Amino acid sequence: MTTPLRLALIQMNIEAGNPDANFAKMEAKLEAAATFEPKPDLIILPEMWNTGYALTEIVALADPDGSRTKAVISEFCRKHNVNVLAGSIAQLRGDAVTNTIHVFDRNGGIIAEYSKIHLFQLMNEHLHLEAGDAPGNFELEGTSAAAMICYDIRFPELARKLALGGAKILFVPAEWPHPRLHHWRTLLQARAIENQMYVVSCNTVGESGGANFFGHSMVIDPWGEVIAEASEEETILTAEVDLELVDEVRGRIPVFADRRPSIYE
Ligand SMILES: O=C(O)CCC(=O)C(=O)O
Repeated sequence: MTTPLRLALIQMNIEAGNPDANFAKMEAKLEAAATFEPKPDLIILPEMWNTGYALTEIVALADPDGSRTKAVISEFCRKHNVNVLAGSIAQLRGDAVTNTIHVFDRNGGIIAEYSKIHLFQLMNEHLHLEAGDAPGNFELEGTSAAAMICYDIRFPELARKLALGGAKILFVPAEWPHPRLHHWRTLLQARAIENQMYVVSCNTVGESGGANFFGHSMVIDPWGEVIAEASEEETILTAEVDLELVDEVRGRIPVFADRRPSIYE
């Protein structure tokens, strides 16, 4: 991967239950991000951007095997020579729906797939979605990266597993609503600080399906400093990250060398 890595996070409103409208908006935003100078290396989308939280109709609305998403985003990646972490989509597999991220490389190939492991009972996800069962480590142009989705950030043991699996940058597509901005910020910063890695979170914004989402997508460095943060409007947030900082921070406070897993694992 090139250093620095240029990121573009698409913080968009999602129309719950209207995949056609969401595809049209997502495609327009991707095209807009591709015109930025300097051009992004990786574009990131929020959680469940195709359907929003229309969970009672989710089987009818979900993308069968992700085929529509794969066709549209593969072509976009090839056309613009850019990587895309396609947030997550509601994906139909057989009779079940998963909340799944696909990562596309510059040739439009799918290099990783991750399905949300922890389903959020407060929004009834457990009644309508099937949980994933594999951690989301992947390699992107030579850099070890990982993904989790929204509620997953409340589980530090998953973030630590991803870091132990080599991740230097963690991507977090989300639909995280008001009023828990304090939790969002604190948990994201904590995952960055304790694992000494970049955390890149892309939230949705505005009213959707009866809930209000505050945006505040952010890029946090391995010291826990917020280096870019969006407002509460639709926007495309850009940031450049220097992945060498991860090794520098890990060298300065050797948390990984100082672990005592025989005591607490
Ligand atoms: O954990 C939270 O407070 C929000 C989680 C959430 O909205 C989700 O996972 O979709």
